[in-house]
Amino acid sequence: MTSAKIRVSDVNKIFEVPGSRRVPGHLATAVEGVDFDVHDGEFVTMVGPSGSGKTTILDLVAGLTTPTSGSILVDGTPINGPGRDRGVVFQQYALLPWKSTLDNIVFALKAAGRGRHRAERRRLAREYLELVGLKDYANRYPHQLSGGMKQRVAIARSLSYQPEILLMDEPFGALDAQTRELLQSELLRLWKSTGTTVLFITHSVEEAVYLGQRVVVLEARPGRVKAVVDVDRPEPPAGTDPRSTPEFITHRRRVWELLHGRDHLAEAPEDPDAHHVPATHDLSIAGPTGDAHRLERNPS
Ligand SMILES: Nc1ncnc2c1ncn2[C@@H]1O[C@H](COP(=O)(O)OP(=O)(O)OP(=O)(O)O)[C@@H](O)[C@H]1O
Repeated sequence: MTSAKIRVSDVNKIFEVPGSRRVPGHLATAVEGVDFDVHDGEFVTMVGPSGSGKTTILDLVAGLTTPTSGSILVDGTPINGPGRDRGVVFQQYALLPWKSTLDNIVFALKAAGRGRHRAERRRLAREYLELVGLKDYANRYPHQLSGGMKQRVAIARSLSYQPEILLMDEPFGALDAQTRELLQSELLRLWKSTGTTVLFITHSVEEAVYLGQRVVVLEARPGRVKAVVDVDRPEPPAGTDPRSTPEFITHRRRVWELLHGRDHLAEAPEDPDAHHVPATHDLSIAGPTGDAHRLERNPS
């Protein structure tokens, strides 16, 4: 039986926006009445237009900020600030530039109280680097690594805390298409082998559907959960592109329609002209990186 590892219930977050001499300050509701669960060991992705509160929600679950009202429970207990049970991976890698790849991980292991002595921490750090395919880069410094490599180090560092939950805020957003696809499948492999519960934020519909077992779709102003889409897709035959299966295309289209406010077209087929989505439309959302789905601020 699955249980809620993370339970977000009726969460509101209102920020105070300070004024200036000319403009009075005001309150800004970032998210309103947000409800969703992430089950133990589940991989949940979250998409939404810019400003819909994705990062706010992730920060709340990480304990970096507190909700104005509502509750966030981890294993049934209200969270009380950040904790080692929750590792966070941001889009920017936040590695220590003066430490080698290996020492960045050693540093994290020490902070987590893992390893009895330096030699053991170095051995563990090498294991984590091997896990993310970087064992030959142990002595490089962050500025000597590509963006994808830096993000692998950041993921290895987060995993070295052995968190039960991994919170990822657009971790692959700055990477090129090929590296992004590679890291997506590596992340799935790591997730399957560690059993970690993952909440992953992205702008990309493609990425959300590829990675998530469920996709939480947000709407903006204020940010609310519009729908939660189950992504039940069979394993494709070996050698087949998992993004080209009919199931994948159906889920991607459903999430795209929800994001673009066309979900009512799919659900209200009375008007045949209104719900017709041309085939070219599907092709336009089929880019491998999902960049085509990136939503602009203030979409009209
Ligand atoms: N510290 C803050 N003070 C005031 N307003 C904030 C603050 N942080 C976020 N907001 C507002 O809350 C709303 C949600 O912001 P958030 O960054 O969570 O959205 P997002 O979906 O992650 O956006 P993006 O996709 O552009 O990163 C926005 O309107 C933003 O301006």
